[in-house]
Amino acid sequence: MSDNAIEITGLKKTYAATKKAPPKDALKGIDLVIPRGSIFGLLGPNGAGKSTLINILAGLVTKTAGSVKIWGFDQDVNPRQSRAAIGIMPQEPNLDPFFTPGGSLEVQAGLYGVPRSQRRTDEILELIGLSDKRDAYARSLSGGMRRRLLLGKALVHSPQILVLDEPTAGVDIELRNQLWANVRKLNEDGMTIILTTHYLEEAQEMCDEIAIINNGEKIVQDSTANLLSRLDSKTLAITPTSDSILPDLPDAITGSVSTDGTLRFTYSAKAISADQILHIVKDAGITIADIRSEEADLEDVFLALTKSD
Ligand SMILES: Nc1ncnc2c1ncn2[C@@H]1O[C@H](COP(=O)(O)OP(=O)(O)OP(=O)(O)O)[C@@H](O)[C@H]1O
Repeated sequence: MSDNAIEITGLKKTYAATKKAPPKDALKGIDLVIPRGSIFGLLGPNGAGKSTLINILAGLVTKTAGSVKIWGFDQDVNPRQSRAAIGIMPQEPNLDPFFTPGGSLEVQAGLYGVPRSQRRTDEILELIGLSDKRDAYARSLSGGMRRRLLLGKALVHSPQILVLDEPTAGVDIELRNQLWANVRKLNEDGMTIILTTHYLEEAQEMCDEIAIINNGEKIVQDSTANLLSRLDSKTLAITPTSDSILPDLPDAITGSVSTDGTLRFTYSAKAISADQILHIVKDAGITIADIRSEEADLEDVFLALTKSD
């Protein structure tokens, strides 16, 4: 038995040409392994192919080539088992306005063939904080409640893997925090989580491991910690006691002065030490009121890896 939640090999998707557009290679042969139990981030700029990949996992888009195994089940060989192992929270609320939250969850469970005795409607309503809205019409729910109901619908068949496609786009901070608390709890209970997000700070905070795709190709996959340590550029921010200009700097250091007078020195930790920078600053007669070090974040890594040549 493999230890992976998802194993994707040589995955390709070409959308057929239309009258207006030529054929589009949205995925150009992706290999991707997602370990069980992880919170995994799938990142990439707009149009990179993330939705195509997720829709293939969900069985909504037919792949052109390659193999997809979900919880060890090949999509083409065991379609029923592979579908049962995964729950998808889509980007767009696709709720029937005439169903109540309780009704939506029951119908969804029915679609997945969950026997009545094994349905967890009340437990799921409790988890998503909609117990008191069990019998309210979906059209009367707030945007935030609808999002939570989408999460609930993805959970009715107790999947081992939960996919969240841009779950926090346009969502307020309170709902975002609630959603992440739910997701962490599900992960602690053993569920593998895959998410796409445009908020890199969020990915940095939530994900153990990250893959970045660009133009239909995987450009990197690594633990979040390793990705962050790839960029060894650091910044030393110095607040001088009085207005100061930048001293002359060697090529290995880039300097800037911000409007509040802070001097910033960006450098490669391999090439130069913070101590050397402090010497340069002191030798220029600058006295230091405050000093702090700024590390590269996921945004820097993302930009460095996806910038077009
Ligand atoms: N049904 C379709 N027919 C033709 N081309 C498509 C179709 N769906 C997506 N594409 C194209 O395939 C490429 C990948 O799109 P996809 O939606 O998978 O990207 P994405 O990474 O999810 O982007 P976003 O973050 O904007 O949602 C894009 O160039 C897109 O225009």
